[in-house]
Amino acid sequence: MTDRPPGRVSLPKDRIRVVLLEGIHPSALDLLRTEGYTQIAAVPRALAGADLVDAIADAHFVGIRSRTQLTAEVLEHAPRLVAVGAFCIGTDQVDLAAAMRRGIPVFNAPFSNTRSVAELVLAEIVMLMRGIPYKNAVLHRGGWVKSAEGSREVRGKTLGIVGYGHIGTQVGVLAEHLGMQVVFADIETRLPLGNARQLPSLAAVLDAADVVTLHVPDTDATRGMVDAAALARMRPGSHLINASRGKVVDIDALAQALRSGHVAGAAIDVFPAEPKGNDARFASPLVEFDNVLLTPHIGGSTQEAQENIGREVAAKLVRYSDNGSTVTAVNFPEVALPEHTGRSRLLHIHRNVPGILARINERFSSAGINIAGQYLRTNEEVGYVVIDVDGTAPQEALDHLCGIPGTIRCRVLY
Ligand SMILES: NC(=O)C1=CN([C@@H]2O[C@H](COP(=O)(O)OP(=O)(O)OC[C@H]3O[C@@H](n4cnc5c(N)ncnc54)[C@H](O)[C@@H]3O)[C@@H](O)[C@H]2O)C=CC1
Ligand SMILES: O=C(O)C(=O)COP(=O)(O)O
Repeated sequence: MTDRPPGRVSLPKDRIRVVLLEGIHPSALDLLRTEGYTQIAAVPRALAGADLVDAIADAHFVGIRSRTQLTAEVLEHAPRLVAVGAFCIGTDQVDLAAAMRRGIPVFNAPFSNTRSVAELVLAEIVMLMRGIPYKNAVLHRGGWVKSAEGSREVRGKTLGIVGYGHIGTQVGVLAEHLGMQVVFADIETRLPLGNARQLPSLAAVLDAADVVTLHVPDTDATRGMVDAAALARMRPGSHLINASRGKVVDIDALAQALRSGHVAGAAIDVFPAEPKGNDARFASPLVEFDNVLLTPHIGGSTQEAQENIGREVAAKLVRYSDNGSTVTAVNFPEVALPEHTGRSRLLHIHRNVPGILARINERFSSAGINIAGQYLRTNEEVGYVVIDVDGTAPQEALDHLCGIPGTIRCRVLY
């Protein structure tokens, strides 16, 4: 792999520096060590500002979870960075376009914690419908509220799911097992599982649901999606669950809707601003409400999910480092590659301008190098071409390749 862009030197694995932040599961370290990577720094918390910049300044691979903000500016300070692993689903914390333009693919774990989130949400539906957060709080203070008032079975009630993707679908299937009717809204037409029904809009779901649960990514369209108007549209006495991203819900508007009693209860796992670690303080307008179940962004935090994510994302980083494959990268042309035993593999990331491939081929041809395999994928801005040559690639070919105008990065795997 490359030491510096647009370098061309393969580093031995024991010189490749990996920095894992936010308490990524040890399964990631185990896999990296088994694969021969020895320079691994593991930090148990999220870092920001100068601490983050210092921590990743010399890193070739960085692993993060949902809190570390890899902005364009932060990426600029990590000149050796080859790839980023987001050991979670959401990648809104990374400036994906800036990473792409710097030739840095970003990998995530799109499935491994989805069941954990769905199970938590299922439990919260029952807890909210029974008024348990309030009753629990009262008993902790020495009170006693043995009453059926405001307590409902979930059977026969309507669950509204906003964002019917990997998590939303699982929540829907589990809720049907409890006898709930499931309706959902999604910007795409989705195959309804079981007896679920897709409704034409968010408003239609809010009109229909006794419990609304949010499972959308953080995007321009979803930020602030559940605002005062949306909350007013919810049925009186209904409940809201958010285990997606904090900015999807206007927290002040939610506090107001809870105060007025229009919304009977809520379970909130994600917040517009979250503490960086377990030693930092949590503050929210929601702390005053006994009928709100607050959890510290742990929807995906189970042993099963974290162990699987650790292995899954570490394996993607290793595959990119050792083989060049960008399959499943979230911001990058996806190139699937065979093994390259007995061959040199040249990886070339370039700006997607006309004529680059022709130039590459010209240079190889004039240097008399036979191309044994060539793989190319492009998107609107960047291209990624991988060239296998028999034996060891001559230095001259590498010099030519890395010198082609438009090159963002190039490296060779022997
Ligand atoms: N609390 C936690 O610990 C966790 C939170 N998450 C969050 O949950 C989100 C959802 O995860 P998955 O279900 O795996 O994602 P997914 O990508 O499988 O599903 C998201 C769904 O939302 C839909 N969608 C996007 N924009 C929409 C809009 N404006 N209106 C309606 N629907 C829209 C998409 O079409 C898709 O069907 C993640 O992006 C992540 O932010 C994920 C895992 C753990
Ligand atoms: O997977 C996600 O998107 C999550 O929100 C989970 O984030 P975490 O790894 O728990 O910081």
